[in-house]
Amino acid sequence: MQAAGLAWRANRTDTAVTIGLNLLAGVFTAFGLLATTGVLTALLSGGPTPARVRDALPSLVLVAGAVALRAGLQAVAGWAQARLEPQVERLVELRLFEATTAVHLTALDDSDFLDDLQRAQSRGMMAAPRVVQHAVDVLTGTVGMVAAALTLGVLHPLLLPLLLLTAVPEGWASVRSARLQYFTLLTLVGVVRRKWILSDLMSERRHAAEIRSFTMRPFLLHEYDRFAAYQRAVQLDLARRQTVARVTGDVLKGLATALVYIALGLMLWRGAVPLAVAGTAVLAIRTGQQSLVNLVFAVNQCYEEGLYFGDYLTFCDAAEARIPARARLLEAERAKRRPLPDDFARIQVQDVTFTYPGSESPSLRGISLEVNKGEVVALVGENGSGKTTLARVMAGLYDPDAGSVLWDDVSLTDVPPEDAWKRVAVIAQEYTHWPMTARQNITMGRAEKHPDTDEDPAVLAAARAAGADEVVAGLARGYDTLLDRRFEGGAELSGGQWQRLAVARGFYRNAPLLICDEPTAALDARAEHLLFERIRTHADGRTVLLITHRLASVRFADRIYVLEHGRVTEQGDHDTLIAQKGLYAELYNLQAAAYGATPPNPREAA
Ligand SMILES: Nc1ncnc2c1ncn2[C@@H]1O[C@H](COP(=O)(O)OP(=O)(O)OP(=O)(O)O)[C@@H](O)[C@H]1O
Repeated sequence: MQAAGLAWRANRTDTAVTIGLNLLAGVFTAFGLLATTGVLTALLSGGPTPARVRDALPSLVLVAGAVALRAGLQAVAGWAQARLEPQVERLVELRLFEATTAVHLTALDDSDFLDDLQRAQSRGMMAAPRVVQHAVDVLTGTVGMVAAALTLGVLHPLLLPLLLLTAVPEGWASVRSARLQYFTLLTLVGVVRRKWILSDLMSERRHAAEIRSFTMRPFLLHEYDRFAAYQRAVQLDLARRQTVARVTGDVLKGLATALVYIALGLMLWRGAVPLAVAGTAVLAIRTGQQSLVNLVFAVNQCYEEGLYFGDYLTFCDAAEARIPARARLLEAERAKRRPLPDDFARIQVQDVTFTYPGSESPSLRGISLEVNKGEVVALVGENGSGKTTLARVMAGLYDPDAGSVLWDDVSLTDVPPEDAWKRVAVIAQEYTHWPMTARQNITMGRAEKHPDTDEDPAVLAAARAAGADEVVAGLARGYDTLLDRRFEGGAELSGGQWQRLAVARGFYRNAPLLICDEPTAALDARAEHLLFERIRTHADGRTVLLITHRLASVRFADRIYVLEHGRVTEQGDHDTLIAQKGLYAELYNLQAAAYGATPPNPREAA
């Protein structure tokens, strides 16, 4: 049913043609078989051979016509079916990626979700066009079977159950084999995912240097082989059990077929059926059995692919349920809610708590802070203290478990997430090296709003502000250079050059809140100085949330929040915090000491 619905949504005409013509072809199969009785009756009657052949001719013409028509109908149906498959494929791929790109970010931190995603993507998605194809094959097989069965029923009522008897063993064997295969794959999902990750590590260019310099080859190969050996053992066991099922099915089918022919022989011997009818019955049985073989195969395939397709459907349902409901608000519902202000006077984080899925302890514990329009606010703290997590909550990427983030008086969890994302630019600590042109790496899918030319002033301004203009000047095709060596003509950038592009990306997005999460880790001293100067001057009037370990650069911030184990432990401007002689003062003085100025460590002094 799901397959039919999918095919219908993919293309109604092709679906209707496929189903309609297959049914019609079945009618002609039955018609052809019945006409065969006429041919045989004429040929087996008394009289001279030429006369018998002449008598058989009208029925023969009917048989030939039925066969030709059936072949024509099936050819057109096959064409419609072949057209359906790519259309179905497109639908299922779109549905999956629409869900994976919209699910809550926390879903992608959930290992069960990732396992299900892998099953749906690697096997389930592929199964969809196959399910449609096999569903049509089931229909074709059923129609052929019904045609043969009806013919047999018309010829003699006893012949019909005999035909069906031959179906049982093969059907059983096929279904058992498919179930064994499916459940084995199910147990192997985790192993296969680990193998994928390892194969990616061993074959991707970006890991190649590290594998060599850390001499990781034997370790990775050993790990890979460990998983591969387990997978092989499980699959060999599967092959053995499938063979047993298949052989048992074949033996039983052979016995059933022999039984059918013995029964037919007996009926002929006892005169229960005339010779011509027995001849047609043999033909109908063979046609029926052929249809049956096709049908059983198709049902089996349909069942097997259906199990994988079921995984795909279950995953899509689960993924869609993890898209925040507010992301799907209708226009009318949206209009009833208070919108997020385009700009804000104040962002307030109120008592926010957040725990990553599967984590034992919260990463944020009752955090409160505020950011006023036009301020530069800094988050500092040691590794793992929760700075990035807090920035993500403030950017609307994660929803707090408790507490809220308010833009003026509107909570981020009351508006569609895209409304928040559009108003925030993030220069992230970890960013993607997009395999696109330099311009696209700066504009990120927004290019259509700007003329896609070198003269786009916004691109040039953002690049200049980030020092990315110097990077682009060194590229063979300027902004049109593809930044991926895997493609012909692609260029490779250094870590710092990539970071300059990432910074330009943040500046290009004209958002009122700019979040800079360790924006200078890979930058050289001059580029770093330039960037902090820009941030200090509020990056063209934006409000800036700055996360950095370079404490010399946060001195100018309007307010500094110090995080420890997911809590704000100190807050104030630089001078206040230095005077407090807490963690900030300790970290600041440590860095200052490293640069030659050596004020005493306030904690030690204390
Ligand atoms: N995706 C995740 N899933 C589970 N736990 C996570 C995830 N990301 C971060 N954490 C945990 O949350 C805590 C805070 O991490 P976060 O990245 O916010 O720290 P940070 O202050 O930005 O650190 P750094 O200075 O190293 O960038 C850490 O204990 C970390 O292990």
